[in-house]
Amino acid sequence: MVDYRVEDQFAILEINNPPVNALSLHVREGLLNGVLRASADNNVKAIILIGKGKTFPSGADIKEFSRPGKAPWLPEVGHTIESSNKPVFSALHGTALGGGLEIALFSHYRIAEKTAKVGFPEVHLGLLPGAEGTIRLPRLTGLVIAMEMITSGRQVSAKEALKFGIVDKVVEGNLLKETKAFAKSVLGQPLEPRKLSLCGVKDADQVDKYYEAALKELLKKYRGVIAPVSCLKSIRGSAQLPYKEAAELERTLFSELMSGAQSAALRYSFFAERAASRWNLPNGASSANSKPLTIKSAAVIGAGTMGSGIAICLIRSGIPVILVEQNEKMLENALRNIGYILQGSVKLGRMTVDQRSDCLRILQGAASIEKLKDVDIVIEAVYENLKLKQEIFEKLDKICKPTALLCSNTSTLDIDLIASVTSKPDRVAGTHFFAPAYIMKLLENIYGSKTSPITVATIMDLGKKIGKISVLSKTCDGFIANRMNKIGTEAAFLVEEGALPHDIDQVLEDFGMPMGVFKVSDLSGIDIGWSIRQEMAKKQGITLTLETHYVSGERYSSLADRLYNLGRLGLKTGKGWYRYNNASNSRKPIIDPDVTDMILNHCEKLRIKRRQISPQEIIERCLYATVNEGFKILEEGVAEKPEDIDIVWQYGFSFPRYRGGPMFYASQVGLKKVYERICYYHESFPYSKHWLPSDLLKKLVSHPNEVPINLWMNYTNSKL
Ligand SMILES: CCCCCCCC/C=C\C=C\CC(=O)SCCNC(=O)CCNC(=O)[C@H](O)C(C)(C)COP(=O)(O)OP(=O)(O)OC[C@H]1O[C@@H](n2cnc3c(N)ncnc32)[C@H](O)[C@@H]1OP(=O)(O)O
Repeated sequence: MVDYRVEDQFAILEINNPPVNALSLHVREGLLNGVLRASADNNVKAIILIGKGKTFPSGADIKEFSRPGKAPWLPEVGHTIESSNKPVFSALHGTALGGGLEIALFSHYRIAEKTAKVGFPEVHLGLLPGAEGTIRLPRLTGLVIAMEMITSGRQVSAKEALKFGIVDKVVEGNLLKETKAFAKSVLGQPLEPRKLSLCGVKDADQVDKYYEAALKELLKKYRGVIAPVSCLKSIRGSAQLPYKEAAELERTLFSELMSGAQSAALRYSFFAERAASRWNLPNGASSANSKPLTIKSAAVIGAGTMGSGIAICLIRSGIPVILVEQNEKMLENALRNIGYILQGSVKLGRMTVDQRSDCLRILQGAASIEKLKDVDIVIEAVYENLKLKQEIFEKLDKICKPTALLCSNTSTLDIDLIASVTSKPDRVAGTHFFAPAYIMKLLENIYGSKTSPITVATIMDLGKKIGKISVLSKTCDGFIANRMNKIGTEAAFLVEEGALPHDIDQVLEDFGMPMGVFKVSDLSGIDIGWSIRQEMAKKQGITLTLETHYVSGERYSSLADRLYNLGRLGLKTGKGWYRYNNASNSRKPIIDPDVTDMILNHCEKLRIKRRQISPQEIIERCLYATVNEGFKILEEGVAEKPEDIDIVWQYGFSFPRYRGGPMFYASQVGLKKVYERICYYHESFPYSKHWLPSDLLKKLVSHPNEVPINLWMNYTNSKL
């Protein structure tokens, strides 16, 4: 794992632990033994630490964090490096991150290849740099930069690292050769000034001021998240305490974080995100054995908000797009609007003026689908109506080349029904983007019973190419995301039973959701849900009234319909579940006593006896109903693994990453407890079929060994 050789009186310790040269036990042993061996070798003048393959170590081995670790620990390896009698040079390329950067900071000199990046991403894993990174970085950069880098986890370029004093030289060309050349230029110089444990923090006298300012920012930006504050405390320690005591404080804070629930969830999320990109179909095809097609051109049908957003995602990645809209005026507006959105990106520094021009150059509008005969993929994004979509796909089937993929941005409709009107159902799939499509990271890809592995491989690959996190779902009503989301339904019932919208929003926000469900509803528009409910009623041949309490034997809440009838459509009308001060253009929701009156009236009319509802019940009702549906989704093979579900929730519904996702959250609460509460709610609310307990969950609780491993967490020891 660490190859040792001597060349030109340099001991070269080449770290070889693909793919990212993580500092696993054998690497730590190899480094420790290598440095001791080189230090004792009279033929060696200096030691060079370098990574084989694409990178210097990108951190500690995160997989080791879930099992009892073994010495030598990284700080021990580090101190052996620093106390060597020979100068140690770290030669950085790729991504020198976390423990990797710490190893470099124990070295006496650091040389970086021009494209290298360095950083401390531990905060994203709910940790802090635990091998004295929080004590050493401020000694090089000063407190402000160290606080910013460590609490944000930001990776900085070699050039920036040089400016900050993190590296001593940036080189081009052969890194080892350049490192040797640099080493020769400093050989013989005293090592003591190069040992960071012997240096002070330059701006230590300012620490209280910097700490308070940074803390204020962090508490605003990362509400409820523990690690950034611990990072800050440890950096403060680096300035206030003697080195050894600061290192002890860091160790204590690191251990607290490591044993906590947030880090467990964040480490799980790291692997879950990568696992979601791997897929297996029931027919044996998988991401490992299926090759994607190359997409060189695309068309998007429908130039509304979704269609325009999807077009932006594609052109930003250099894929030429024909945007189709029957209505010329709408098309014109959409093209202009896309220009404005990209202008906004330029203003925010996310793209250059030239990049914006390049994007617009590869975007063209068309008023008919006749022009799509040569494109590699078509993404239809018209409104949610099966008949309309089928008409479009029937036409596309005749016009497009036989190899073209035909995809729908439907958020609920059965892909098999859409594919059934084409002669090539193997080429049909769902590509469900989330609004706003050019911002939201999730792409929910859907396969039907006839979708081919090549089609699946291509849409999954396309998602990656356009910067999305792709998750695969089998077709069903609502797929993973919308089928599983029971929060809105239960929240409305809770309001009928005694809670108020702002109570529920507060509890959900305290849990970590960025916005409560009623605020989200106001933002997206009360009319959206209303049309969906009307459409559903039409399909079932029923009429919804303001007194409707059951639909086909299922409990129904007409509270939102009352808002619709009152013209309270949400933010856009200045009133919805909340009131908004439109005069001042404020988006701040204000609690409205009229809504409370409306709710009380509604309950009186329906003779619902209101009661006190606890925050605990709100969380359980909103989340456990969702989790129960998640298990049904797994049972039916709609989602292949719980990680896929959790990633959908993190990126589609902004579920707090530090809670892992609803399935991981359930595992942390304990599946037995969750199951018992689901059974209790099923007894209490027999007219809500989402409380009917999942068989898979029941089996996991009673006979966990009989459940295939992919149906439960690969990356965590879940509590049963
Ligand atoms: C007595 C007790 C004393 C205890 C003392 C303890 C002292 C502790 C000391 C030190 C602690 C240090 C903390 C750390 O260093 S935490 C790790 C910090 N580093 C990171 O977070 C980096 C994570 N990785 C990445 O950001 C990316 O992987 C990157 C390196 C940028 C490469 O990206 P890319 O090229 O896109 O590749 P992938 O992300 O797909 O990764 C490829 C596979 O490698 C796996 N991987 C990546 N990093 C790690 C890692 N650090 N550990 C283990 N595995 C890693 C990744 O999962 C991919 O594999 P797979 O697809 O199978 O999941």
